[in-house]
This record gives sequence, C-alpha cells and structure tokens, in this order.
Amino acid sequence: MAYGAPRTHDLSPATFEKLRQTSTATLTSQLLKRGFRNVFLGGLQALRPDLRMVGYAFTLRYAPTREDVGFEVEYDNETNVQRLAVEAIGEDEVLVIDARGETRAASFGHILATRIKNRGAAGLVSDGALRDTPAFREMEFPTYIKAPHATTSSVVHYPVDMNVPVGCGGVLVMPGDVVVGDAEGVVVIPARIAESVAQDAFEQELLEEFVLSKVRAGSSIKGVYPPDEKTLAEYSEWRRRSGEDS
Ligand SMILES: O=C([O-])CC(=O)C(=O)O
Ligand SMILES: [Mg+2]
Repeated sequence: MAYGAPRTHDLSPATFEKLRQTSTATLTSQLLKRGFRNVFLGGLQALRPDLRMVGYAFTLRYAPTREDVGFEVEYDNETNVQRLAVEAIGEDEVLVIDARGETRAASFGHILATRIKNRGAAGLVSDGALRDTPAFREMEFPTYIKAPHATTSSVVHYPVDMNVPVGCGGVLVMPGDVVVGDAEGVVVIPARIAESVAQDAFEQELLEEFVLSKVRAGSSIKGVYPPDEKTLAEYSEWRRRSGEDS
C-alpha cells in the first residue's frame, strides 16, 4: 500500500489563483483542445456551491464489505485506511474518494472532514454518499458528493487503499492530479499540463467576457462567437483600453 500523495508538479501561486477564478466549463474546453474528453466528474453535487476548490488529489479507494471483511462498528485509527488517510492528507490536497457510485451508506462524515480541513486539505470529493450533510452545508469546506446517506460507511463498503489511481464519477483520478471545483462540479487536470491549461483558460474567459458583452448588447453570434478577425481586433482594442495588457 502506497502512502503519501506523490506530487510531481507544484503549481505557482499565480496558477492557483487563475484556477480559482476560472470555471470548470472553461477548463473542460481547454482540456478538450489538448485531447482530454473525460475529465469532469459525473453526477456530483456541490454541498457548498458558493466556494471554489483548487488542490492536488489525495485518493482513497473503497470496496464492498463482506460479512467477514471490512465491517466495523468502532473504527480503528491504527488500521482503518480511511482513518490513516485522514491523518496523512496534507496541505492543499483534496480527498477524492472512489466509492464506486455507492449511495446505500456514507463514505465520510463531518468530524473526519473537520480534521482534514484542519490539516490544510482543500476539499472533499466522493462519488458516493456522505453523512452529516446538514453540518457540511455549514462548513467552510468545498465538498462534492453524489447523495446524502446517514448510515456509516462500513455497512456497505470499506477503504482498501490510498494514493492509488482511482475512478471517481467515471473519471480517472491519479494522486497528485490537480482538482478544481466550482458550483457546477469538479474537473481533474493532469498536473504536468495544469500551468498551461490555467493560463489559456484565463485568456479564454477574458475573451468570452468581451464576446458576452457584445451578445448582451444585441449582437448576432455570427462573427462574434466564435470571433472572426474583426471581432478579435476589437477585442485587442478593448483589452488595451481596459488595461489588461501591460
Ligand atoms: O462514521 C463515520 O462515517 C464518520 C462520521 O460520522 C464523522 O466523521 O462525523
Ligand atoms: Mg458523524
């Protein structure tokens, strides 16, 4: 069992800030331009849609419980992989739980979430259920789940490994991948391309802001969305005037 998130690429503070400002929709478009089609985690809802999330994936994988394996009433902090993950996760990491879409019991709760938040974690993502969801809605902690369920996890599944490649919401998540969340959901960005994706996404949103202002003002989408050369020239002028170019 591998412990500790292997972080292959550390993002600059500027990139972190850009990712915090760009939407997951824009990020999926930039990833698609680079050939990545399956990067948005399907079927998840934000419990705190008002918060943005940016961090590195720390993964946790669950498997179904059997009558003789995995079921615990009192969790053992020395051996239970979920509990070991809680005390291993680090600063700026997002706990990504592969719960196989299982929603007949929780995969995490709010006391454990409070602990990982205090360890500096940047958020929590599970493609299964969570318990204590009323408390999660009060916590300043970005959290994404498939559904609420009050029953504790080991009734249907148990944690078997951490920091291994997992599937979450139908998407591959590698430890150390960059994970970004907004009100729409969660997107995973391979760490080695995250800087360039962030830069191009930021540029795309500036251009879209200009395009939207024209469409709002009554312009047709023809020649505007996507922009032709005339619109791009107007955009350059608009950027110069709004002081975006230094
Ligand atoms: O039993 C659990 O699944 C954990 C729990 O409720 C919590 O962390 O508050
Ligand atoms: Mg609880």
